[in-house]
Amino acid sequence: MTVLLQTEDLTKRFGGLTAVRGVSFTLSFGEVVGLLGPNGSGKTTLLNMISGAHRATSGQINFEGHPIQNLRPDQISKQGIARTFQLVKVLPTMTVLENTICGLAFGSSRMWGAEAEGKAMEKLHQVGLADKAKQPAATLTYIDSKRLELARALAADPHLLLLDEWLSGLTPEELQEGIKLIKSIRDAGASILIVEHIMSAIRELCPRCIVMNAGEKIADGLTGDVLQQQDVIEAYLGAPHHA
Ligand SMILES: Nc1ncnc2c1ncn2[C@@H]1O[C@H](COP(=O)(O)OP(=O)(O)OP(=O)(O)O)[C@@H](O)[C@H]1O
Repeated sequence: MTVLLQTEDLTKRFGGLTAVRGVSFTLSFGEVVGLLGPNGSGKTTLLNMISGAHRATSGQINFEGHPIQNLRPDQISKQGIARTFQLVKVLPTMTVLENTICGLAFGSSRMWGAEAEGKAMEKLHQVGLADKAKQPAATLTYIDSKRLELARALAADPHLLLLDEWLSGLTPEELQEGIKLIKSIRDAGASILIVEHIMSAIRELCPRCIVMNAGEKIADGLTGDVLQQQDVIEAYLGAPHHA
């Protein structure tokens, strides 16, 4: 399999706190990988370094064979990495369509006017929001604002999609819809790194997963195997107490 993303000994320190310590992993073209770990284990910080929001303290990030660890977020978008955020970020006074067109502006292909509108509408259809294209983003329900973030990320035609807890906060029915939507994106051949706490979703979507604990990678392998590893179970539940 051809490697799409490779991190090598990636570390991020915030003052005295090491949020990510020496993390190395690869993600191949067409792979969907889950990134798990308890709260504060460094998952979002890792995503922030890959997307350029944070500069790595040390280590390397190669994307399609080129180092990207010193690039700005807009440069990384243009290279073909798009993301969604843990706390949804849409532009509330702009319409759903305008928000999606914004994704095109930061993507790898430049597009304007009717062409951009057509492309944005295509992505809104894909996520099930086409009938709300003319509404201000502020009027959307929570799940629809999540769909919009996804449409905006997809509009950039990313080679790699980073999803930061995209499924969190949904009702059980919405969760099933959300999983179905991500499955359809996956089955169309996308490469995706999914940060998620919902184990059922990880099991359904990700054949492979990586687990972090206290900033370090503690497991990387087939999801079914990794979730049975003793150190992974302990990281989530706490080490067993002995009387
Ligand atoms: N900008 C920042 N400045 C200082 N410390 C930070 C910053 N961002 C994250 N941290 C710290 O780094 C550690 C890792 O945080 P991070 O958000 O990456 O964890 P996470 O695994 O994504 O957690 P969660 O599952 O709760 O989202 C935490 O201790 C957090 O407080």
